[in-house]
Amino acid sequence: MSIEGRNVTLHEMSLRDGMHAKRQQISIEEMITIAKALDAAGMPWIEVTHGDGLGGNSVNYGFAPATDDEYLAAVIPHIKNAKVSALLLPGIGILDDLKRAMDLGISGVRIATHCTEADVAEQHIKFAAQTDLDTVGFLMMSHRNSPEGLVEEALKMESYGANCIYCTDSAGYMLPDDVRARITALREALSPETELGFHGHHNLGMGIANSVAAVECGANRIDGAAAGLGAGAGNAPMELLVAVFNRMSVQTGVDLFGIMDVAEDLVVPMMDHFVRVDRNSLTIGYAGVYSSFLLFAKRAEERYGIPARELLMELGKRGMVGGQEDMIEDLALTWRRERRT
Ligand SMILES: C[C@H](O)CC(=O)C(=O)O
Ligand SMILES: [Mn+2]
Repeated sequence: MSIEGRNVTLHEMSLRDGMHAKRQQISIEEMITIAKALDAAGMPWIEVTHGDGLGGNSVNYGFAPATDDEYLAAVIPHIKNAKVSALLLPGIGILDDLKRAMDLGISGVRIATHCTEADVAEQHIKFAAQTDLDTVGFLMMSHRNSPEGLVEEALKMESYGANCIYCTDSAGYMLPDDVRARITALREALSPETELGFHGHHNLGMGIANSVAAVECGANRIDGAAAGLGAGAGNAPMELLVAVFNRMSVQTGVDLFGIMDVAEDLVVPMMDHFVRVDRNSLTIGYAGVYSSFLLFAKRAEERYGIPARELLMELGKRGMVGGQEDMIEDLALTWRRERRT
């Protein structure tokens, strides 16, 4: 299907999902430099927070060198045209975190829940929707729900007031047909005014193809990250998205060479490891595991000698979800004990 002439709003993830790939260690200076360069390249939306959203700074998710308030306060005054969003997972972040982020100048919030648990977002979406914030319902691990099931959850978020619903492929597990089925079902069921978005991870190398499939079926917001800096094998690389959409005559308003340079000159040099499809991130996609489990599994391998790949396969079998990061260490310890005896 031709999507020539469509407008797509791109949303930059390197300063939020990229926090996972950096074990939450992006400095305030790096945030400012990259955000300014993304803004100059014409990026319409930039997300800035801890990888697990507002309030993520914790033993379970890892401490960043600055608080979300400090990141937002440092970055927002430097931004000329882009809008800055924050992610919020109810239970990790609370309404007070959101209120402070609003005072610091965010323009949008994405309220994220597991794909079967939209109910827990009611209070947060209702609150955000009665302000002038762009309010997004972000359904994580969307492959773990059927298209019909996802529609039910999306309808709840829409009824609370979300003006956009995201199908989020947190595990990078989906194939283009999986995306088509879900976005088509959402488009048919939701109000025509409700926008649709897709957030891809590149664990099976499908980040770009899945994003294109989403646009073909009615999504108009797409997430990506410069040089793919994001959890697992990363998000759909933003510079590739812009190049592909340019080739398809889809309007994004982002300067291709500008975003290529952000990726190459600023983001790649900052990487602690090459964010790419390797045996561990590929296993995440194959097993349908939350992408941010990658570095937790690698750390458990280093500490307990249990291959990350085996841990990740087992986490997939057990249907683990975000928030169960501590179970990775638990599983590695159990297996080490069992294997020794
Ligand atoms: C908290 C997660 O990192 C949100 C996200 O980007 C995803 O589920 O994917
Ligand atoms: Mn993600």
